[in-house]
This record gives sequence, structure tokens and C-alpha cells, in this order.
Amino acid sequence: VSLDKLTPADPRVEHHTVTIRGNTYHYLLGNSSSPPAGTILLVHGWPDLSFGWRYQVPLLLSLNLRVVVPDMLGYGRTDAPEAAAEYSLKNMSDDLAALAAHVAGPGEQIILGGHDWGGAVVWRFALWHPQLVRAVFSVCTPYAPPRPAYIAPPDLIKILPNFRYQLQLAGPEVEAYVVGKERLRQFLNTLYGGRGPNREAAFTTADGVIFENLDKVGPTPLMSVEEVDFYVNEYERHGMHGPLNWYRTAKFNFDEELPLAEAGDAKTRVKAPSLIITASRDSALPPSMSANMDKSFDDLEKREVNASHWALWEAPADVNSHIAEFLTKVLN
Ligand SMILES: O=C(NCCCc1ccccc1)N[C@H]1CC[C@H](OCc2c(F)cccc2F)CC1
Repeated sequence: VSLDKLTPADPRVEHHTVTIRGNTYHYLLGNSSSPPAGTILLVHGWPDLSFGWRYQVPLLLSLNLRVVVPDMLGYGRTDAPEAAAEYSLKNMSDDLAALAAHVAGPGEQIILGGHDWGGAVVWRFALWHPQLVRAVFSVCTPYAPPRPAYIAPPDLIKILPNFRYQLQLAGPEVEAYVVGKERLRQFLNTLYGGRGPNREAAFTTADGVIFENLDKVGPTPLMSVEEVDFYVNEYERHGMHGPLNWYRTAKFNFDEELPLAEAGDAKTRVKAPSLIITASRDSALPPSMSANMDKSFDDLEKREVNASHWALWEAPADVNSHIAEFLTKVLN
């Protein structure tokens, strides 16, 4: 399975913008030569960009797919509205349904792939727009059924202590501190696994961002300096308010999804062919979190790769072989 990856200015993808439900989205569009065997929509997570799928796009083009990769709301060359409610999983699902109609035509079924928050989005897309889903996969992020009762984030932390960093991200400190190229670079290097001279971490799922360590952190081992430069320039456009709004949506998601939870299996089961690829060393989303998924799916495949949360870049050959195996079955 080829290991080549997109460069920031890659001729294999076009750049497009389109206004969707009031927000302007930027997306990469890769067209296979002959009529496509299908359309796949790739959804990135936090803190990432459409470019986060750089190791996967060439493989997907080789499968004769039309590949659509948006910068999600708040990121890159897509708008970053102020209100957190706009970033709800239902709004994201509805935006992507409109984007799919724009690219593939109204009512056309698509394949969806998500990583991290993008994995949460694609699972919810499958609940809100089941008729549009040809197949769906998530890297790292398990499916959590809509809940009949609201669990406020502080209480969720008691059940899922590995989510503790999300309380900090939903607050004002990280947004206020991570301003300007220098601190954006330190922040991104930190999130992508950079360490200090004595292996100090400046982010853990227990502490969140450790501000006093940020300026000690060296470059991430997962990206070239040019790639980090690209990310820093893309993040400088909006700063961190938009990306952090994704962590301020818990109550909006609960309220929107309550009718699904109350309808039970009819609205909370995923029928389309599905795949989850877990990352063995993901400290935020460990494979154990996917243990109970089977009861909500008609057709679920599970695979695991030996990687951290950033499996797309750290184990691309393994991730890509699982995706290729899954899609070859879906496309034949
Ligand atoms: O915060 C996220 N990613 C940032 C990771 C940063 C990191 C960097 C370096 C090393 C480790 C981590 N992702 C979110 C994605 C949505 C998730 O919410 C959905 C959800 C539930 F609420 C309950 C059960 C399962 C489930 F998926 C919550 C984590």
C-alpha cells in the first residue's frame, strides 16, 4: 500500500469553496480519472485540518474514488463562527449532507471516514442521514449512543477520567494563551507529541495543556518543519476560538439527540457497513472504549493499529491497509 502523502500544494487535489447553510467551507477535491467508483468524505478532528488526511488521500484516489476533504467549521479556510451551538454534531452532520449533495448530487450515497472529532461526526451523520451512508469508518473514535439523560462534563469525567483535559479546553485559558505564531507552533508541536529536553510533556489527558512546559517543547516527530509551518499558517487565520468551540457543544448535542435516544434502536442503530480502527496507544480514546459498539451495529468490523492518537500519520501503511480492505468489499 503506497506511503506517499499529499504536500500542501499538491497537484492531485483541487481547492474549492462553497457556502453551506450560512458558512463558507473550503474543501480539497480529488477526482479519479474515469467516472468515480464512489464518493468519500473525510472528516478531520482536533486540532487538525483537511491536510490531516494527507497519507490517506492518494490511496483513496487509487481506489477510483472522488475524495472530498473539508476544513471543518472553525478551521483553516472554512469560516469560524463565534457561537458554540453552530459546532454541534447535528449541525456538522447537516453541513456535510449539504456538501455531499453539492459534490455528488442530491440524494447520492457517500462513504464517510472520520478521525477523532471527525469520527464522532461520521457516527452521528449515520444516525441523522442514514439514507446517504454507503459505508462509514472511524479512526480512534468509538460510537457512543445518544443518551436519555444529560451527563454534565464534570460528571462525565468521573466515568471517563481520560476526558479530563476537555474541561480545560472548554474554558477560556487555552484560547487566551495560544495566540500568535510562536505559541501556536509550541501548542501544535505539543499536541502532536513534541517533548521537552528531559522528555517533559506539555499536554496530557489528565492535565490538559501544561502551560509552563510549552516553551520547552521541541518539534513533533510526526511532521516535517514545512508541514508544521503549514498548520501554523492555517491556524493563524482564526486562532483557537473556533476549534475550541467543539468542546463547548455537550448540552447542544444532548438536546438535539434526545429524540433519537428516546426512539431507541430504530434511531440509534447503524445499519451501513462500518469499520472502527482503534489506536493501541491513544491516551484519549483507548481501544477499550469501543468494547460495547457491536450492540448498536448491523455490520461492524474492528481493527487495531499500533499507534498513538495520531495514527493517520504514525501508522499510515497499517491504517491504509485496513481502509483498503474495508472499501474493496464495499465497492465490489
Ligand atoms: O478530544 C479529542 N481529541 C483531542 C485529543 C488530543 C490528544 C493529543 C495527543 C494525545 C492524546 C490526545 N477528541 C474527542 C472526540 C469526541 C469524543 O466525544 C465523543 C465520545 C463521547 F462523548 C463518549 C464516548 C465516546 C466518544 F467518542 C471525545 C474526544
